[in-house]
Amino acid sequence: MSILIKGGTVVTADLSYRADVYCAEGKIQAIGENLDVPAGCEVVDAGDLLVMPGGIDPHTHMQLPFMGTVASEDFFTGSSAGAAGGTTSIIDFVIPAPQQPIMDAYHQWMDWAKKSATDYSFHVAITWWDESVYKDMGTLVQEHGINSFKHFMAYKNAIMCEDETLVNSFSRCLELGAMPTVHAENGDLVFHLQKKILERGITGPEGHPLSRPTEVEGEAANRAIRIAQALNVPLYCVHVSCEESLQAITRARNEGQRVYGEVLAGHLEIDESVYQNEDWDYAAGHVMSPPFRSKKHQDALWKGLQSGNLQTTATDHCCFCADQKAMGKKDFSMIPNGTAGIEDRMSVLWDSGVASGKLTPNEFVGVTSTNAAKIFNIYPRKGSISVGADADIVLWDANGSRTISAKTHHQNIDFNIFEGRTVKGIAVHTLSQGKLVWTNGELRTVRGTGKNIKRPAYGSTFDAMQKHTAQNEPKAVVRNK
Ligand SMILES: NC(=O)NCCC(=O)O
Ligand SMILES: [Zn+2]
Ligand SMILES: [Zn+2]
Repeated sequence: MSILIKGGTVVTADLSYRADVYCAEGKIQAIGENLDVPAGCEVVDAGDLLVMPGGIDPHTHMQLPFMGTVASEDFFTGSSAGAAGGTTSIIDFVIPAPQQPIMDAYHQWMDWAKKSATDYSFHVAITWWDESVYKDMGTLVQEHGINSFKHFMAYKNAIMCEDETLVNSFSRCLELGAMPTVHAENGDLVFHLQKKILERGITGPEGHPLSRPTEVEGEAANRAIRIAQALNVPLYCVHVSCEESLQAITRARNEGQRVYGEVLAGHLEIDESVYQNEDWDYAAGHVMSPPFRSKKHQDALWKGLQSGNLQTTATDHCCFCADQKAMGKKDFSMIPNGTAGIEDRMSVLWDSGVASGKLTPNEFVGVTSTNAAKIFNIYPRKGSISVGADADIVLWDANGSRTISAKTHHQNIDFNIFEGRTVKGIAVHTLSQGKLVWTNGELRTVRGTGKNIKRPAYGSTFDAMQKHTAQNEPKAVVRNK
């Protein structure tokens, strides 16, 4: 099975140029003009289209058991919806219940992910601590290709990490050459504010953002960053939603610390007014953590992406339908937290980012695939158009448009936070492992064809940090008496 992508403009994070791309055996085999291809090779006309690396969504939660229910999107439906929007890889999360052996949780998630139609990988959450967790982190890195661990600083009495666990786990990450990541919100503060707001008689979804103001996020982001600094380990902050945490990241980066930030398409594009809507289902449909913020924060996030202080974009795709959201009808703190977006991230970011001139097409590739591939050490296998790379490619029509709606989307959820928005920039064809999985509006994904992507430890960040540490090793003072 081979495919020639003919006549397009290749767009990578560095360059744009006219070339044909020949794919066979799941890989890019040749790039250039007048390529020699075997007879019978399928030809896809890419005239007027951009040929870009398929999107990598580094933050999804397919079929996550969470807050008393299970996310409605599974690995097959979710990866298929991603393909329809030009995303060809996800990094999802293994989230062990407190005291659950980490390896049991890992095998459970791996089994669920077998049905994925496109490639996938996992961050593993550290939700509790003992010697077995220390050991299992080693097994995951050395035997299973896991190179990142997630720490929830929120969700008290469930999966929240205390500072002691952060310190233990970040130190272990350093030993293993793995990237620690954080969901930065002060869970004790959220818990306290939820109680206060409920006591005031505010029980609807408008209580959700009131219980999670930006200080809650800024404090936690700064704390995690300073812990990482003291331990000399890099840090990746997921779903940065406000100026305070962006400032903490920016400050640290200006001081030479290796801190990375991810922003969600939803946080860039949706504002907090959604929680004031009189329709309960509509307001609850937007309940996710951290919540959507004001325009001031949205503007700051766009600038963070433009300046490079935020490097990646994601969705935190975590689907709950109206009947699931209704679990919190009497108490906003019981509304399952999560919103969808895997199908729309690329189009929304093109429309708001590239079509408006905030990002160049090359920067768009950086923030939708290449930077995530580099940070999580799967570059250039993923996130690049280069010979030898996986043939995960999107053929993009910069001028095509579509109107987003839950009635027509492929995501397994009855709600869309971008409902009614017409976006410019659409995926016309998506290739996963060199096969067309989305073509001219037809979804051709096949259950179970996605592969688990093993991610080696010790990305280049660690190399640089180790050299720096070795040169600045503290020494005991030699005294004569
Ligand atoms: N974000 C969210 O509201 N739900 C999924 C879990 C998480 O990432 O915090
Ligand atoms: Zn989170
Ligand atoms: Zn998440």
